[in-house]
Amino acid sequence: LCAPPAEVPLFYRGTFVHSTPQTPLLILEDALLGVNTHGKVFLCGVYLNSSLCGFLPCSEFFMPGMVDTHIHAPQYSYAGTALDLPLLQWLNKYTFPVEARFEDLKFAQQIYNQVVKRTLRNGTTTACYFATIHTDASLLLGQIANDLGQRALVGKVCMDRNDSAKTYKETSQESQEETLRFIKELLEKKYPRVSPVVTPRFALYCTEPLLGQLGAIAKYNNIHIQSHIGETVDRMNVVKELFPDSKSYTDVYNKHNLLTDKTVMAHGCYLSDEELTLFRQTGASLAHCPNSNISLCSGLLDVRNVLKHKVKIGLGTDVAGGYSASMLDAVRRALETSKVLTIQNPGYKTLTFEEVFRLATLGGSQALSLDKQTGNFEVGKDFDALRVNVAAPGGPIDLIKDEHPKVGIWMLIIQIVNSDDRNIVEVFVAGKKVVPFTEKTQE
Ligand SMILES: O=c1[nH]c(=O)c2nc[nH]c2[nH]1
Ligand SMILES: [Zn+2]
Repeated sequence: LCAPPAEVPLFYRGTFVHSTPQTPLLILEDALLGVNTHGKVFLCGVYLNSSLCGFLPCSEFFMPGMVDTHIHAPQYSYAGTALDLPLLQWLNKYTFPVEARFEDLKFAQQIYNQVVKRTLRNGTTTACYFATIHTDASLLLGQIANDLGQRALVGKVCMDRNDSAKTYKETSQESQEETLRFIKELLEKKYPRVSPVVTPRFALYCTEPLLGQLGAIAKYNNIHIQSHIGETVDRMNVVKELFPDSKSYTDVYNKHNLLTDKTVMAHGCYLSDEELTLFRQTGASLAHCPNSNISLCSGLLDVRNVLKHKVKIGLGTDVAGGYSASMLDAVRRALETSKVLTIQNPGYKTLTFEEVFRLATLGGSQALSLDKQTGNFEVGKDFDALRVNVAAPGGPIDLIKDEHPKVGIWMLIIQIVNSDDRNIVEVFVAGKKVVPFTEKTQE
């Protein structure tokens, strides 16, 4: 349904901003970027001589598409509800009753179409989705992401232990068999950029035998794993009670082969240094979801400490724990969380805008082990990109002209923190323009 790949290589000229492992924000002014017929970057950063070629600095630039490392697609239907309850009560009151409705494929179709479109419009070129326990609806989410052109990891949720919801749980056998069916059927579709992810909801909602089976399935099929960890103090304590033989929450997952270099765990606010070391050793990563952590009053993740431990980390919206499906919101909340930590401890080294920009792009791709494909404009990667117009008509920003060219470009890029979907004028995934939607995808 998306536009076909270009039949000839395409060249884009303008300002490009992206991150590398060495530099959180590289600005390439008046550069040229070439995209081959397979949608891959084959040239980037060849400077033109501006004075000869008449390059006119303008209000636009290209940045890499953003990577949402943790989002619950069905929960988009009740975003905003997580503001007045703590996590467990919120799950019981809203999450389980609504997720149960996704057995109905018509309802699933409507919500999944909306969430994929909304996130694409907001610049999420890659999303790591939790779906629900329903296999067919989860397959539908994969199909919709593929049809609309989003790169996605999709997980059928597994939970064989949930006493608080009689109608929203599965037996261990169902969970295991349906996970296998989900993986098989999704892989058979051969979608180029949509893959399955093994998804135990989190340790408290899964029995140990199921955790073990899911670890084995992920290992055998060499696929991704996602779950939640260390989200609230309460849950840290319950996990200790339920798994007395495990040294830590992280150890519970590790024991069941659920910590690999293809694992992404949401939150991690309350992990010890020892647990972070285990993350580094296994190659597992964290999804920092600041909107959710603040909305549910769960905690404040010390990202600086995570980075110090060399654990891979990206940003997540965690809709609907987080009320916004926009990764630009996640950027703002990550900055704010870091500033709150500095207010509490003036010696704390606040995250810079540049570092958070990297978390939203390259960091996310590393956290999902997709950094060979996406995350920046390195030659050989797919062209996953946003064309940003800071002064988009009708948008939220009035651009102040500055005579000093260096300050000028800096002022432009930093406006990312003030931007919204009106400023994201085009979105590309693997070289294909996926936003604005075409007549077909508009339906
Ligand atoms: O933020 C969260 N959202 C969820 O849906 C969930 N399920 C388990 N733990 C969770 N945390
Ligand atoms: Zn979550």
